[in-house]
Amino acid sequence: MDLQKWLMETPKYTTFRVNILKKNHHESLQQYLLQQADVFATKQIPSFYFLKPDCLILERWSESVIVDPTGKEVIVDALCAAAVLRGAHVFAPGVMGLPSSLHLDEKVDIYGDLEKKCKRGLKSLYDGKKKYVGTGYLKMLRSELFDNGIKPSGIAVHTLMPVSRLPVVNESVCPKGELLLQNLPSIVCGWVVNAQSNEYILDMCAAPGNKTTHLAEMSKNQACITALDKTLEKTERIRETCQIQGVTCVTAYAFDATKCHSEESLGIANGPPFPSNCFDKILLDAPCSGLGQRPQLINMMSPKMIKSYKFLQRKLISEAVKLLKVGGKLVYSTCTITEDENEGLVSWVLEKFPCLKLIPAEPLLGGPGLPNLGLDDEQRKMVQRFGPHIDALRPADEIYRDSIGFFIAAFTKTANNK
Ligand SMILES: C[S@@+](CC[C@H](N)C(=O)[O-])C[C@H]1O[C@@H](n2cnc3c(N)ncnc32)[C@H](O)[C@@H]1O
Repeated sequence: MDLQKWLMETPKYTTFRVNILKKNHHESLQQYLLQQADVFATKQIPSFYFLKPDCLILERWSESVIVDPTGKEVIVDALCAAAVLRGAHVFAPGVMGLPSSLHLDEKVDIYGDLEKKCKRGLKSLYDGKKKYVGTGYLKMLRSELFDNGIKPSGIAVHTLMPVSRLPVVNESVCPKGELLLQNLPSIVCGWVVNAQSNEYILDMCAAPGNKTTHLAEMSKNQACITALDKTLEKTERIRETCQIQGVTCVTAYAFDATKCHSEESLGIANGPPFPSNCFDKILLDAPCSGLGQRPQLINMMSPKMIKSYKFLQRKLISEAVKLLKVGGKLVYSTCTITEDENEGLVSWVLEKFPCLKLIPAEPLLGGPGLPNLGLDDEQRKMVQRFGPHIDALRPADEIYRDSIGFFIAAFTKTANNK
């Protein structure tokens, strides 16, 4: 399948990570879907099932459920439109324009601005390139969205049905902290780290803490996890996620992870920087160009910007190599599709650090790495690339091919690198 076309399409599933530290009330999800089914006058709710105890898959409404467009248009920005396609409501900052004739609770059509040309506050019909993404009920009027000095927040359009037919659902259908919306490859990334109790684990780029909390939950809240991100605001997000999920084994610090190693360090308990060879496992979920996100209705990133990430990733992984114990495991991941940031980065690491050995990033659920990028077939089989392609080397199941573009590699350290 054509990669660009795939990136523009919406995945067919919604995935939740299930918090195994809490009792799960997934019957609340069923109740919610039954209520929605009443609204759509159908008896059939979308199927949902557990792929693993910590991973719940929710499918789409059947094609017999039809919500007709109304002809009344609300324009939202492209990011907001993509979120609607994945089953979100429209939040006020994403609204670009709507006519003044609309009234509260009126049924409206949601359109995404595909050119980033719509001026905030537009009243007339938008004549730029736009895409119909769903139908919903208007919950805010122009005055609440665009009046001078207003910083709008909250739900502006209550989405009824996106054109993708994914259920409009979020974590709030179950008691707090039981479910977390998370893309399937991100959940697989946690499985690859496979956190165990009493392990010392570093999550180098952790905010908002979605993978950090997964690791904590896998370890039954008994690993010793250090989470870093670069600003205080971001580390606050990690703490909030931990608090919501009931996770207590994580300590978060605002710190530049490109500088988190120092021989003068007094040890993990004193916070960053850390000494050599001190972590059993390290997750580097790297800052990246993010080009694997789906659906991508528009992308304004310049080629220069895209090319810049590999340098930051190299700095971060070089730091990780020093901090990893001999025999420890380093997991590297990105949510992008570029060669430089994925197979290219692995190939660079293997050349630069003879003390690192590529190991299978098990469980191997995505496809293999791409050919002709410095990895031989054995090495390609050890990494995971999530995308639409079917590679005979290791064909991935449909559910793993229909999520976002993602990459995972795992290494172990065979000798001290000093
Ligand atoms: C892909 S996101 C991490 C997502 C996170 N692992 C999760 O699953 O919730 C990458 C993160 O790297 C952080 N970051 C970028 N440069 C950094 C640096 N030099 N040190 C620490 N964190 C950094 C960004 O702030 C961002 O939060």
